[in-house]
Amino acid sequence: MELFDALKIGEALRVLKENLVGIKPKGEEVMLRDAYGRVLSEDIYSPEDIPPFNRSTVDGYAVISRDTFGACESLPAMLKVVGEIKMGERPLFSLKAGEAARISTGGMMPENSDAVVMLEYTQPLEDGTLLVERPVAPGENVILKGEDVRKGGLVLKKGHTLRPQDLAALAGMGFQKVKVAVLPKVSVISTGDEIKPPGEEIKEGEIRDMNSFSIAGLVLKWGGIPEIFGVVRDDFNEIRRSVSEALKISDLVVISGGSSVGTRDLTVRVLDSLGSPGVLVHGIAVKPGKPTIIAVVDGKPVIGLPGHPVSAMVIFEQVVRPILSWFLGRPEDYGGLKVKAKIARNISSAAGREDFIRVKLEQRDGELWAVPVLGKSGLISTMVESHGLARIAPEKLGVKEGEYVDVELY
Ligand SMILES: Nc1nc2c(c(=O)[nH]1)N[C@H]1C(S)=C(S)[C@@H](COP(=O)(O)OP(=O)(O)OC[C@H]3O[C@@H](n4cnc5c(N)ncnc54)[C@H](O)[C@@H]3O)O[C@H]1N2
Ligand code: MOO
Repeated sequence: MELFDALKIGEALRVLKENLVGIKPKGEEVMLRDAYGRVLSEDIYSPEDIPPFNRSTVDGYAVISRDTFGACESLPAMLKVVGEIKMGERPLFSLKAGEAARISTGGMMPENSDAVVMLEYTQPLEDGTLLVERPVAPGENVILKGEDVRKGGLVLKKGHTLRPQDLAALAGMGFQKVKVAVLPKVSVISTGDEIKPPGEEIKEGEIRDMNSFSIAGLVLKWGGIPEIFGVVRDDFNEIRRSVSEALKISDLVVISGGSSVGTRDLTVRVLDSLGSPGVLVHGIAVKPGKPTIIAVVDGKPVIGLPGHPVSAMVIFEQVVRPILSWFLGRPEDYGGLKVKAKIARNISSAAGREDFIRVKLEQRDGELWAVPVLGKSGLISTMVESHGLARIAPEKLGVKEGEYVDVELY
């Protein structure tokens, strides 16, 4: 397999999919309080109307709107107060023409009433008469039964990632539990003789393991459970042992470093030795991140990320995140918020290659600009300083200053 026959990202993912016997999201029930960020594995239809009754949105008097038409401060409408509505209870009376009832915000509207006059525009007299100094239109200051959510209506779709407002809607509909996709387990392995875990002394020529932490963070961010294996030396047998161990306990293995064509780059040989089909793709047409490995071992995906810390993160988002989406049953292109911004300088790119440029967003004269944060893919500081990645499509030879680019925010 030649590193130079690089496939596009989409093609590489298709090859992987063809070699996996259908990743099917598995479902489990979780309590609503634990469901934030989880992906629904069922459509949610509302079993009831929300609210289940017409309710007031203000403190005031429930009225029949027609009775207030033409009312003003100098000529108020005169109504008769016939009662007070208790919170959390159905009113035991209905309104007749010329009548009003005291109501609080959230109270249930009495039958026949269709609007609420705010307290500020009323004057109750000692004898039970209410002076109304402003008219109200039908429906004013009222939320109608089912206005928020209709009984039987589709509220949330299978594959949707639950946000706080979705949890609130589920609670409002009376759900205590919800069916979501089981979180895939992802083993994270770093390789390299020169790599040491943080906390250990380093001598000349050594650097600290960064990728285990960026990758584990990305796994959590995009809906998996990371299992950090730590650093493995550049030794065929040691890498092989770690990958075999990782395959036993996880759905997906992500290994960084040793993906290129150097003599020390053992990952490809290890993956091919573990069983068929082994390595399917070695090299994709993307910068940074060309020396990516995509393999299937024991029916599970194993992804070899390039060692450079920026490349590892970029390839995670482009290759591993869609795989997590397959496991979770959410759209394959699920990702960060995308905005359009003008690129702040010319950037060249090779035809046939997809480029991702780290950018900082800046507001200039009311327009959004993407300022490239330049630097080699070994510099983690460029990721720390930037807000997102601007994409240059494979068919382009670059972008000119002032041209619009799509930026996906971290
Ligand atoms: N002759 C060629 N050399 C290289 C090519 C090439 O096409 N031909 N590609 C370059 C590109 S692009 C990249 S990216 C790297 C990818 O190399 P590997 O995946 O084999 O990774 P390593 O050589 O193991 O490491 C690269 C670099 O990253 C550092 N590293 C590795 N792991 C970690 C970690 N866990 N935390 C922090 N830093 C890490 C490592 O020390 C190296 O500096 O290959 C180029 N070479
Ligand atoms: O493509 Mo390498 O991944 O540039 O740094």
